[in-house]
Amino acid sequence: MQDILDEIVATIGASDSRGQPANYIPQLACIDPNQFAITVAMADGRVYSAGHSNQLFSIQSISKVFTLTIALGKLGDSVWSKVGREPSGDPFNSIVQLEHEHGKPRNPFINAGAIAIADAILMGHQPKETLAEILQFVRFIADDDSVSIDDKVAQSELATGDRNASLAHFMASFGRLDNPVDCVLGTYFHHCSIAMTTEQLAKAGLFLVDDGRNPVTGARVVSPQRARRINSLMLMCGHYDGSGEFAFRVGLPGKSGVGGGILAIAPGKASIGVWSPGLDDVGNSKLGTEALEKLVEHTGWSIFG
Ligand SMILES: NC(=O)CC[C@H](N)C(=O)O
Repeated sequence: MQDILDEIVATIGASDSRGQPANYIPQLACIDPNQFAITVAMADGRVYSAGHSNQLFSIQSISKVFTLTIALGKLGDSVWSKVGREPSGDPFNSIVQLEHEHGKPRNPFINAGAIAIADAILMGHQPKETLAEILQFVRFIADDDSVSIDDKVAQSELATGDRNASLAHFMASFGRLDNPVDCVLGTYFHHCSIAMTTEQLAKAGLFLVDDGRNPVTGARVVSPQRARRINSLMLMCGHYDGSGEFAFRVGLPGKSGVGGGILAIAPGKASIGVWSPGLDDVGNSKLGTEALEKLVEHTGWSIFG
């Protein structure tokens, strides 16, 4: 495995066609695009990394896997009265479907859906309390107490978050939010601003590798049925309007973020964190996707055989 990762770093990680870092969040726009990291956390506890795997990056929408997991824990199946579970086929920050579908987002991973999930887990609490709970959960699943929120990124999103504010107000106009829009957005922007390394991220995904239980720590996080369902949502919706392309090329449940990270799950085998800040046209890590494609080619880990 180490040889495979070293080769991926030497070839894909050195590519000069890297895509562009997200430019609508100023704090992300200034990240050096020449960085690349990959970590494979195996179900048996072995961890392999290559590249800048100790560099913290903004996990952005990857955090939506964690907030969905928390929401399912708190609300159970009534989460599905708040968000759907169909691919949107639209960009992550699109507003068009919301009007036709009466303010109910297609799935929990597009921005509107994740804002609805942030509202669901707030349950009348202050954003600070809910964020502490989210952070505690991520630290628990990653088995790492150092995971934190990058406040500069959160402030940068807040300052330029007109589109997300529009989505939230639009949903509120349909009576779909239970908490004040400002509290919901504050929670959303901050959980998107959690900073992690690929190693922390890969470890955090381990519970989705082994039927909802972290195979290394032995901690049960969710039931096997719930883990399967989260993986299915990642496969169908984790890369927005690039989800079909990702399934076609990589064949694993995956969740991307505009910080350039991707968490991918090879059920029964490994959790993979990859990061390269340059994005493709739909906002998914360009080299991250290429690296996963290569990894799956070498390992045969595609869920489609
Ligand atoms: N795709 C993403 O990672 C988007 C998340 C980002 N925080 C936003 O709201 O735009």
